Amino acid sequence: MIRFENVTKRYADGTVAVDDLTFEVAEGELVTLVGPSGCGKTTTMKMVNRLIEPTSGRIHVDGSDISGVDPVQLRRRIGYVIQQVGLFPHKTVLDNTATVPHLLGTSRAKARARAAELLELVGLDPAVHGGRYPEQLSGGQRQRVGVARALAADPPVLLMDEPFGAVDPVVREHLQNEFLKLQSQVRKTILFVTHDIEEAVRLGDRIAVYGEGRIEQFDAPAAVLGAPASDYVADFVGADRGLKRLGVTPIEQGDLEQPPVVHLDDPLPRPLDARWAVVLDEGERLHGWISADHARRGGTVRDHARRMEAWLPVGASLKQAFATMLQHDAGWIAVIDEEGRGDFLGVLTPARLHEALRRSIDADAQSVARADVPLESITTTPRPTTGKS
Ligand SMILES: Nc1ncnc2c1ncn2[C@@H]1O[C@H](COP(=O)(O)OP(=O)(O)OP(=O)(O)O)[C@@H](O)[C@H]1O
Repeated sequence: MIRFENVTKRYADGTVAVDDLTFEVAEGELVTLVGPSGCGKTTTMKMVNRLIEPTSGRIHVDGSDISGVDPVQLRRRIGYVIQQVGLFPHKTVLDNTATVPHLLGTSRAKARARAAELLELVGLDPAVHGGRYPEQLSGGQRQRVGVARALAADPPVLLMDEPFGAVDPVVREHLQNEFLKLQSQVRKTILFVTHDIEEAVRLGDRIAVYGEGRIEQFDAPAAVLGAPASDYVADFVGADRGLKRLGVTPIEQGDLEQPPVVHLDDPLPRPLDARWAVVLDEGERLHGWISADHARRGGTVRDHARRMEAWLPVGASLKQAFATMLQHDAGWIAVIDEEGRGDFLGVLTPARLHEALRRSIDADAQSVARADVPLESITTTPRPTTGKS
């Protein structure tokens, strides 16, 4: 969808901001560009909507070489979100969001109706916030309006330059999660600039780690964290990359233990050859758990079972699993098949969580060792997107 071919940008004073860049962003993919200040991320992004012209090389968007496309036409297909959101101060939130579609010829009523839908989509209530002016919003709310406004013209491509940079870490994480949910619905092709490796890892289907003007590694977050391509990348992602990796490694069925299982209507007493058993309802869905002590009493399992709050769908990250264990002070968490009927699949224990992390680090280390190919060929082969949500 977006393709860079040997793109170089040399500014008038001789600064080479971007040096012979080749990479591709697939349709519906979110690629984060991450790196220290001044490494060329913003320059890369601004060349896509022709705010900056490359010195050499070609950029294709949706199959066309953009050097032959009128910049105004081009920008209609490319939404742009920046840190200083740039809302019109004298227009209400609703009118700010409706401006571009209205300019593009949509009737005012239709544009406003669509704007209201988009505000809802980014988590703002149009009835409450729609009539306010930008200065009457919090920083986080203004960023949301910025995202809604960029989506208003329904562009297939979005460029986002540190869009959540100006808000505090808690609001930021919240916005990131909301944004991932939104992206799972709208599936835009997105180039996202950040200097924050945590943000890059959380949001990107793939990450481009920049050194000075060049991409040092271009790969899925788990691969960048698990097998940094160079000392530079290892330094940049940090010594705690094992921890960061928890956030991008999903729970798989093979990671789960199968404890004894009983059903709500089973009669007691019943000896258990473990300290506890998982309790399921008639439909094989998770109800909770029962201790071996309680299972020795009379009645049925229903009389003594405890509800289980610590559970996650399979595919959730190991980090979520860890957080859920801590939050509920639980020695294990139940894992269910949320996509299907909510069937119970097994439990994840701390030991299994550790094994899962090891497995994922080893798998990547091996695949990198086997793949004896130059970096350039890796950077130009898009992987299937990971389908985050
Ligand atoms: N108009 C310009 N003229 C000359 N040099 C420039 C110009 N714009 C950017 N540069 C230089 O090009 C390099 C890359 O800048 P760019 O803004 O793309 O970096 P960045 O990675 O986005 O940085 P940051 O994270 O600080 O925004 C820097 O050395 C910068 O000083």
